[in-house]
Amino acid sequence: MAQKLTDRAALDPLLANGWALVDGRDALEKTYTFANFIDAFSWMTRAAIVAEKMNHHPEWFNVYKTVRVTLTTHDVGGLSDLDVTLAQKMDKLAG
Ligand SMILES: C[C@H](O)[C@H](O)[C@H]1CNC2=NC(N)=NC(=O)C2=N1
Repeated sequence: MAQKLTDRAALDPLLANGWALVDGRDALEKTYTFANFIDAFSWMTRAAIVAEKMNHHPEWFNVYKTVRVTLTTHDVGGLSDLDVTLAQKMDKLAG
């Protein structure tokens, strides 16, 4: 079971790398922009496999070459260490 994030400093590197806290909700958001739809969907496929392995799933919205991702942990009603880990892995996959 995930634990609510108590060490909020763990968010700082993400906030410096395009992630932002969502207004009115304990969640992180980032919009990735790729070169084209194939690159965006390829990244989503790779991110989906990572998410499934973690049993931790993003909320996301794709339009053409952009993907807007929202991360939060529904089981704890807010951010957990799993969101930080998934955000890091998504950034790494995006290169
Ligand atoms: C039953 C299952 O393990 C849970 O519903 C998992 C699945 N994926 C999840 N993903 C996210 N983002 N938050 C959760 O709380 C969550 N819980």
